[in-house]
Amino acid sequence: MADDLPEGWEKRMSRSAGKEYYLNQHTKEIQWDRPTAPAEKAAMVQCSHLLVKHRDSRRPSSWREENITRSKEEAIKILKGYRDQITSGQATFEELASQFSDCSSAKRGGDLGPFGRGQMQKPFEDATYSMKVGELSDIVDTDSGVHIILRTA
Ligand SMILES: O=C(N[C@H](Cc1nc2ccccc2[nH]1)C(=O)O)c1cc2ccccc2s1
Repeated sequence: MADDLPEGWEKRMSRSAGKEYYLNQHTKEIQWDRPTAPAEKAAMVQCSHLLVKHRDSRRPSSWREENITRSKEEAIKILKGYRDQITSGQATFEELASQFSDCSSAKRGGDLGPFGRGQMQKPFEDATYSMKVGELSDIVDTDSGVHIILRTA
């Protein structure tokens, strides 16, 4: 049918503007102009992270600690301390992630390698895609625990 959109696009209606717009289903980006080509796929990103788990984490156990009982509030306080050490230059992200991250990626200085959309938990993915390369995130909350993220590519 002539109304067909190229692959990967979805037509939406903007109530505030009262007109149609188009959503790229891969990158979640939107545009007013009707697309004439298939939607570009999400770019890959790369980051390192430092995860501090707590007793309400999906899996309250890690290579560091078999049974993690700290509260989420305590985990946030600990993570803020690490973030302050990094921003003040007292320690590097890699040093602290290697020693203290409750993720098995600690062995790689927190590096998770390249990933695309749909691979990591949504709050983590959205935070990483919203950052510039070299940027250090604030505290990001997922079912695994609380994280700080360093975008590396
Ligand atoms: O999910 C992982 N590890 C979990 C903790 C965790 N939960 C996460 C949620 C989002 C991003 C990274 C995360 N790491 C665990 O060890 O309990 C991953 C470990 C590694 C190691 C190397 C590369 C990717 C990954 S993803």
